[in-house]
Amino acid sequence: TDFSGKWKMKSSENFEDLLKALGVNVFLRKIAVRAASSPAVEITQQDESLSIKTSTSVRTTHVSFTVGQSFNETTVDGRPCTSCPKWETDRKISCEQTVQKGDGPRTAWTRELTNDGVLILTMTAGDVVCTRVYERE
Ligand SMILES: C=C1C2=C(C[C@@]1(C)C/C=C/C(C)=C/C(=O)O)C(C)(C)CCC2
Repeated sequence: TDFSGKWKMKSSENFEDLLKALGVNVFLRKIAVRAASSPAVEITQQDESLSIKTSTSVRTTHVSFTVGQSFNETTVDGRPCTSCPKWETDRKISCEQTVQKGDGPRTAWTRELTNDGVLILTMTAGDVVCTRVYERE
């Protein structure tokens, strides 16, 4: 499975509920929802290593990791965490996160490449699941 490419978001659900579950205040939630409504995502993948750049007008995140190896990133609301990406299927990466300090709902993300070439990102905080669907540019 090759996630490489430039991706544009086609749909998003529960994104604000996800931020609310993480305790993000309404002011920052409104900024984040607007900024995250039109992200530019660029993924390069070499074998098991992925580099994902997610650009918005307010904040750009860049993560690089190798599936099977834990790495440091931040939760969607910006808290440092350790992430453990694993292949759930040969087309889906699941990643559990452990925040480095403090507590809060368990967070995780998954990225899946469907048979018709659509990228599905889910982000979880406790029992809230945000689902965002991307198509190649
Ligand atoms: C703009 C964002 C902002 C925040 C998070 C982020 C980065 C949300 C974007 C997420 C995306 C675009 C995810 C994806 O689609 O992969 C905060 C809550 C810290 C508040 C400030 C604005």
